Amino acid sequence: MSTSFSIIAILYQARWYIASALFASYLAQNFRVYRRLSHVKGPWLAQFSDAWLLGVIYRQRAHHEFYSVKKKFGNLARIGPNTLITCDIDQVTRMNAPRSPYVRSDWYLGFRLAPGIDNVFSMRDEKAHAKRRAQMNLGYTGKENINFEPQIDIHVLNFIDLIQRKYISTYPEMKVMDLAQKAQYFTIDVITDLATGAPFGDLATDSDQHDYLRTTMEAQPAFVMIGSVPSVNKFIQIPFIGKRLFPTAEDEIGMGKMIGIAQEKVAERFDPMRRLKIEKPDILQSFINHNLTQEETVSESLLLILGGSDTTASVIRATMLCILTSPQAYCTLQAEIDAATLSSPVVRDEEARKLVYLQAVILEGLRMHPPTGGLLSKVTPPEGDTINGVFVPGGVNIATNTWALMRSENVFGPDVDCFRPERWLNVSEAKYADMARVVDMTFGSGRFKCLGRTIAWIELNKIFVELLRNFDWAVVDPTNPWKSANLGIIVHREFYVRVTKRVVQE
Ligand code: HEM
Repeated sequence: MSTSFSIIAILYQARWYIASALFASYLAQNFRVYRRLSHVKGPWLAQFSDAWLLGVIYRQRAHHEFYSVKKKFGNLARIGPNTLITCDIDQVTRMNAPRSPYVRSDWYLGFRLAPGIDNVFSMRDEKAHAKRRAQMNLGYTGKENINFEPQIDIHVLNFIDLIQRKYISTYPEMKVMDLAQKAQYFTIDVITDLATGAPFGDLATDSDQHDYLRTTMEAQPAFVMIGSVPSVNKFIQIPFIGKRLFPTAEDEIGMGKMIGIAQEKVAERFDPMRRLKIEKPDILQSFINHNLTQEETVSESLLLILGGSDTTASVIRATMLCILTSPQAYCTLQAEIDAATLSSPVVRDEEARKLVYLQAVILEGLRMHPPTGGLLSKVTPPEGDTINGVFVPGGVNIATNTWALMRSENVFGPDVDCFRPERWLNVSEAKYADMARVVDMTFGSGRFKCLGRTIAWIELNKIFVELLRNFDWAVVDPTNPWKSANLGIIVHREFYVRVTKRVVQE
């Protein structure tokens, strides 16, 4: 018998010992991981395995389940062998603060839009991230003489026009409109316009151009699951493998089509002949002027589209649902809009900022329904940290429980689960500022704060005014108003409404 055969025979005879040894080492390893954080309580299965977290993500209701975890286990709880979740305002502020020793976790890797290529949201190296943010901050905030308003106004008007053309119900004729879909048509048109200067035109055509929304929605659940398992995530980032899984510019529809458009629009800017013709400052040009390479500019313009459409659409839908199901808020807001002297056909951002009740409605909408439902986890520094009086060793993922954070009773009062814009009225300046600071954390905070916040606020300031000054609204089935799913961002579909033309009483 040859040597190799005899080794195989020995291994075969010892197979049960080997299997037992491997299993014992697996248990010992898990026990070690379990022990490290055994002093932090959480759901039983989460102490030993990521299966609990994967189950939560799979059910697409993570924000509700994390809120239940907070109610049961307190502000700091364990949701995975190496993952804790917090809704402590000071802890979240501290993790995200400039010069904090916390870094972004592997979770952010899932936001690479092409294998191996980072964007500002997926970057985990803090030096590189800070540099990229600095290169893009002026473009995003409009501080380089970029005026977002006229571009956004065009799409607000397209939205109004679409409703007037196709969706005004007059009894007995009912023309049901899916507000979930139209809100996203609006935000995608705004953001593709800002990102590439070539709006998709979803509102004008009343259709999902390039099947972008359908295909990204279909792909998102798988990406969210993969993003939550760092080892799988790292595997698909290997270019050879990722190339077969990620969309590419050659695709005719969906994200791939978007990549193609972004590449083309960015290439035009890098073409020395065409470069001279860019007269109007815009975000893309600002990125380029701050030395982003062609590949980086494509990557960032895609992130702009991905980060800027679902989020704002989610807030528009949720706030509209809150308004339509709260008669007092609906009437008070419409009365405030009617009584104010506002520009026409689209309210100006600075005018909307002065509408006290509108601001209360938007802040309350963001509070009730923060759109980001993902972990946003940061990693404790190597020396560990003490959180809420509990020592947490280094290298542990600390996720943010945004839904619970927005329901902090010590900040907002005992009725946190209720949409009540009045909580923002007749309070001291200090109280208002305190509540507003926490709601602003829906946009993240510190060195990771959302770069698109200015743009989102302009959209929000305009859209509710124009939807309520031009139309009256009713939810078609208030007992089952929409279907919602947490896909990292909380998305909705089938939000059917009945829209009628407004008859304003003088
Ligand atoms: C209401 C709407 C929005 C909300 C609630 C929101 C929320 C957030 C949150 C929570 C983060 C991550 C913070 C973290 O990593 O800890 C973020 C990052 C980001 N958002 Fe938004 N966002 C919104 C709209 C937008 C829009 C409209 C754009 C683009 C125009 C945008 C672009 C970005 C970018 C580029 C980042 C990455 C910033 C960085 O990593 O430094 N967002 N956003």
